[in-house]
Amino acid sequence: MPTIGIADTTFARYDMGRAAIDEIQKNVSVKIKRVTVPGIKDLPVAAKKLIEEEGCDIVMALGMPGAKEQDKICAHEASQGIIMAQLMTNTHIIEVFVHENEGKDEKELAFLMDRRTREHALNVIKLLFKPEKLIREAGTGQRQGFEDAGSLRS
Ligand SMILES: Cc1nc2c(=O)[nH]c(=O)nc-2n(C[C@H](O)[C@H](O)[C@H](O)CO)c1C
Repeated sequence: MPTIGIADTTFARYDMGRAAIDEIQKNVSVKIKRVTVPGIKDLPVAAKKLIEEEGCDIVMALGMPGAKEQDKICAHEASQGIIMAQLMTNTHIIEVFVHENEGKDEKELAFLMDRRTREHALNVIKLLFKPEKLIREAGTGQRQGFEDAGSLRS
């Protein structure tokens, strides 16, 4: 049975880990290993450990960059670390970041954090079990959270 790793943060203002696990368990039978770290810059090593020490086949790295300039820099650094961890382990780490200022208010932010997490959890399931479904969605302008952008007409 495959193992999905879930790494999330205490900095985030919504329990993204719980949403991811709930969505995964609603759809497939897998083992889940969860770890929670303080902030997004701690996600790369957490994900790498889930892969190398806990045997995870894929990992979701869940976080909420804050709205300040230093948070945006922090998010860029965290993303680079996550990409590096993917290359070092040859394993997908699906980054799910929701910037605190993406929602117009707290209600919309909570909605977005929940939806984006759940939609990426479905992507993780497709990557693991049904990669051909992603091929069928190629070029369809999928977005996680708000409305899909849709395909361009030729
Ligand atoms: C500036 C900053 N911004 C964020 C953020 O927007 N989101 C987040 O999850 N964490 C932030 N952190 C904390 C760092 O990611 C990290 O937890 C600490 O630097 C300790 O390694 C920091 C330090």
